[in-house]
Amino acid sequence: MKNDVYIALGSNMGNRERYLLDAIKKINQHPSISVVNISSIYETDPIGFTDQEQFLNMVIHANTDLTAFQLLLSLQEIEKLLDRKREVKWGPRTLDLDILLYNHENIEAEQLIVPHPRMHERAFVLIPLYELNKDISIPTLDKPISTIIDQLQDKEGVRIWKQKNGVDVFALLEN
Ligand SMILES: Nc1ncnc2c1ncn2[C@@H]1O[C@H](COP(=O)(O)OP(=O)(O)OP(=O)(O)O)[C@@H](O)[C@H]1O
Ligand SMILES: Nc1nc2c(c(=O)[nH]1)N=C(CO)CN2
Repeated sequence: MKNDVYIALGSNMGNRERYLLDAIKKINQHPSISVVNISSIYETDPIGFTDQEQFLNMVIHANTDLTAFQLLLSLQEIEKLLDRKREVKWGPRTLDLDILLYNHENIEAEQLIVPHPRMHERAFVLIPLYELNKDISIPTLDKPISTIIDQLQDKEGVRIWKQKNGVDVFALLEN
């Protein structure tokens, strides 16, 4: 599968870990998407709309034969299957799936912007992304990811919650 993508996952309603793991399973079951690696799971203070429960956040690395737009539609289907309703902007959700990076492409369409336009200001995205790839370059940014993370105010709000065991990427997905 020829395209290299990073996807951010977040949940702050119901069984948060179950939603994240079910989402990864469903992503990997798609015939045109293959999950390559997953980060640890982090518990994070809510950003934006702050009067809501803590989030669990993580990032996955995948390969796909889908275009970025097809990938967005597939991820939205999975959000729907996992109880996602669109209500309050930046409010509570069972599952949020965002495309962070699609190869090194810059995409600016009405329904899809890649790199994700708010990723560079979100420690809950950059810290798990850095865990997966310390040398990753973000097309719209001229600084190394480590420098951007160092400068973020909200990084204390991101705490490791379940460390990835490092051996088997899919061990977390077995139950
Ligand atoms: N890179 C991207 N990944 C996912 N959705 C995107 C992206 N760029 C634009 N969108 C659009 O954003 C719309 C709103 O998404 P959503 O409701 O998940 O926003 P949000 O999660 O509340 O906010 P945020 O985008 O700040 O995380 C989607 O319908 C989608 O068309
Ligand atoms: N900590 C945290 N805060 C958020 C998150 C999220 O995933 N984690 N998602 C939001 C809407 O996309 C708004 N605020």
